[in-house]
Amino acid sequence: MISIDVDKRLGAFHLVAKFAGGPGIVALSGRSGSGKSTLVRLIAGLDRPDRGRIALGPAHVLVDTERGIFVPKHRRRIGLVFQDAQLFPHLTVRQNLLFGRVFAPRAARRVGFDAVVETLGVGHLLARRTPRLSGGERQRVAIGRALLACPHLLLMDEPLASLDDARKAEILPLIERLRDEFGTPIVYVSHAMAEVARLAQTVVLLDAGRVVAVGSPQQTLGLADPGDRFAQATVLDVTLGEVDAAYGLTALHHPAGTLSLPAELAPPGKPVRVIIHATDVSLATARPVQVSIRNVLAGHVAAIEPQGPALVAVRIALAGDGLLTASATRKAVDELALAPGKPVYALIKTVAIDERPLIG
Ligand SMILES: Nc1ncnc2c1ncn2[C@@H]1O[C@H](COP(=O)(O)OP(=O)(O)OP(=O)(O)O)[C@@H](O)[C@H]1O
Repeated sequence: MISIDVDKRLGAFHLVAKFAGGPGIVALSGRSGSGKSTLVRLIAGLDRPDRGRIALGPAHVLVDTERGIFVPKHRRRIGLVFQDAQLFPHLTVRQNLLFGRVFAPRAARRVGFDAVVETLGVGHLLARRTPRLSGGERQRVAIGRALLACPHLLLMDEPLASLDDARKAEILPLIERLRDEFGTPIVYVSHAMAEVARLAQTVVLLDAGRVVAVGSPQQTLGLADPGDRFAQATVLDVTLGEVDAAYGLTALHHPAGTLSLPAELAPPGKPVRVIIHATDVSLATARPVQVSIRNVLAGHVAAIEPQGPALVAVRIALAGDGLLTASATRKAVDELALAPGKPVYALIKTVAIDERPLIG
C-alpha cells in the first residue's frame, strides 16, 4: 500500500498530490505535463517534496518533512524501469540481471534468479551482450534486473512507450505475472488507456498537478478530459464466451448484452476488460432490427453532460453493472427525448473493439 501526500513547486508548476493505492498495480495516468514524472522522482528519491509524506506501508516511511525523514534514493530499494532500458552495454544479459542482485540483502532474496529468467523468457539470451538485443528483449532484461534486487516497489515509467504493439502485447502479460506471482507492489506510469485498463487495480488520474480521480480503471478512465469526446471511454468488464471460428469472432458476455470481439480468444469464462470509446457508441430507444451492428447493450440513461455547444456525453447505467459513455449530438438527444431514467440501447460496432491489448 503506497500513500502519498506531497507538495512540490518547479518553476510555475505546482504538484499537489494526495492518494493511497494498492495492493497490486497503481497506475499514474494523465496527459503530458500533468505531473507524472515529477511524482516518480519524488517516490524514487531523486527529488525532495517541499512538504509532505511518502510511505510504502504504515511503518515504512520514505519521506516525512514534518518529522525530518528523508531516506536517500540508494537506500529506498525501489526498482526503476524507464522507457529506455538503460542496460550496461559492456555486460552480458546474465551480468545485467545479477547486477541488481548485489543490492538485495541476502535475507530479502525472495525472488529467485531462475524464476525471473523463466517468467520473463530471457533464458536463451543470458550469454548475449545487451547492444545486440531487440527493444522488447532489452525491456524484459531491465524488468528482470529491477526485480532481482527484490525491491520494496517497482516503479515503471512508460516502460512500453518505445515498443511496437506486438512487443507491448508480449510484455503486458509478463507484468501481470510479476504482480501475481512475485507480489511486488508496482507503480506504473502510462498515459496509454489500454495498458492502464489491463494492468491497474488503482488508477490515479493527474491533471495540471492535481489528482482528479482515484479508483478502479472502470471508475476513473472515463473521467479523463470530460470536455474532449475523443478522450472519453469506458472500461467494461466482460467474460470470454464461445468462439465463432468460421468468422474469427469471440463472444464477450456482459449482463447488459453480448458483444463480438474481432479475434479468437480463449478460454471461455475468462474475465477480460475491453475499452469502448464514446465516439463508437450509437444510441437507440428501441432494440434495433435489420442493422449491421451486432453489439447491443441495454441500460438506462444515468446522466447527460454537456461536451461543448453541439455535443453531450450520455452516461448509460448498463443492466447488471457498469457505466457506459456515449458521445452524441444535442440534437439527437432531443429527438430521442433522452433524459435520466429513460431506457436506452447502446450500439457498438464490432470493429471498434480493440482486441490487441487482450492478446498475449
Ligand atoms: N525542473 C523543472 N523546472 C521547472 N518546471 C519543471 C521542471 N521539471 C518539470 N517541470 C514542469 O512540470 C510540469 C510537469 O512535468 P512532468 O514531467 O512531471 O509531467 P508528465 O506528466 O510526466 O509529462 P509527460 O507525460 O510528458 O512525461 C511540466 O509543465 C514541466 O514543464
